[in-house]
Amino acid sequence: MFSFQRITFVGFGLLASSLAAAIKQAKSKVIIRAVSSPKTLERAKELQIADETFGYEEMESWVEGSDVILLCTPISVILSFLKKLSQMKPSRPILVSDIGSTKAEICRAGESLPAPFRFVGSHPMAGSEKHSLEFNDPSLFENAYWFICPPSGMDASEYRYLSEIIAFVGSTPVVFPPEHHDQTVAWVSHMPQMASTSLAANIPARLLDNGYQHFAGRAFRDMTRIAASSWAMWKDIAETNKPEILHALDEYIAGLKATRDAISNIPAEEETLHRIFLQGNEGRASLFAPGKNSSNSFFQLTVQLKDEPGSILSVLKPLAEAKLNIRDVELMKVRENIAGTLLLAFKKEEQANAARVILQSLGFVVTER
Ligand SMILES: NC(=O)c1ccc[n+]([C@@H]2O[C@H](COP(=O)([O-])OP(=O)(O)OC[C@H]3O[C@@H](n4cnc5c(N)ncnc54)[C@H](O)[C@@H]3O)[C@@H](O)[C@H]2O)c1
Ligand SMILES: O=C(O)C(=O)C[C@]1(C(=O)O)C=C[C@@H](O)C=C1
Repeated sequence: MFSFQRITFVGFGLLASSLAAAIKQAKSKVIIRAVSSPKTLERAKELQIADETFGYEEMESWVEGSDVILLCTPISVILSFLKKLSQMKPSRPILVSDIGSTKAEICRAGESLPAPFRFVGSHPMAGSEKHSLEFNDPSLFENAYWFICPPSGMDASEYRYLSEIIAFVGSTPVVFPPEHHDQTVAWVSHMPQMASTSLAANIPARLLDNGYQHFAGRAFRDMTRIAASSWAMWKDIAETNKPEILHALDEYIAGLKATRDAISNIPAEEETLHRIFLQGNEGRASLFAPGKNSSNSFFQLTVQLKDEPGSILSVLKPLAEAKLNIRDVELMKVRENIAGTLLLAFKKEEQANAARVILQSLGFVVTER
């Protein structure tokens, strides 16, 4: 499964603990070493996702003996650990990598590490607005893309430990130069975060003062999920990818402006708004092209619940008995005296179909979404 023995996670938050939990689940012989604050380390031991624990300051101890060091802190802290590592001389080769969301600055610093360190930058396109090991999820990386940014000329065999981890957690590796990475994710990750944050940050007082934001439907909730993200993480992303994020925001703002202009010219120029909608339909569909970003393409069903105790269980139990793997469950409507609607997501269409047939045979009203 792995050709290395010891991996050291520096920072043990959401992503590091999710990786550790995935490795632990597989009962591999890899020794997981966690470097973090005493409170986090205590919890990691309780959750049985770390074998050895170290304080940040015990650097000599956690560097020595590592086959892989994965830097999993906010970017500014990754940069400061790279600086500290550059002063050290371990007795044997160590692969150093990181999971930071921007790559150019990190790779510049990493590539200057002296031998016997060797550095390769990386970035999994998987995560959440939540943070800390309390939310660890061993399936977080399944079907996600995972960028690898090796120094030019580095042979893939030199970072095979990282490739083994990426394959093991079910991600697809993508090798990109760091600058190309930063330019790309500015559009598909960093700018959308800023757009979501701005949307949630600008709910007008005329709504908030009356509590009208509660009327928001799924659309507003979906668009603002990541507005709950951590400032500690995003501050560093904004600082280390500023020109690219600004460029992407300018392009998005120009698009918003074009939509605004089209609306202001309705009905005379209705066709312009129509064209924007068609482009939007296409842009959205292009995210889910076959084989592309399949992690997002779930097959969803809604099930009307009966208004009685145990009603959620009566939906989930027959599906569990049929060994259908439900990837996401959401209770969509809960109002007094009105039964709720359960949203179920499946990875495969066959599974969603099988679930629909089972539930319909039990008398449930099931709709495909
Ligand atoms: N959350 C995501 O969606 C996501 C996705 C891909 C990559 N990343 C990147 O992964 C990294 C970690 O993200 P996460 O989601 O696991 O965050 P997290 O907040 O869950 O974990 C961060 C860890 O870093 C530690 N840390 C924070 N400040 C520190 C400091 N000053 N000194 C030492 N340790 C410190 C925290 O204690 C914690 O253990 C970031 O670089 C982020 O850019 C995050
Ligand atoms: O919250 C999520 O769903 C994410 O996956 C977060 C997300 C993203 O934009 O996709 C955010 C930043 C990262 O560096 C990688 C992943």
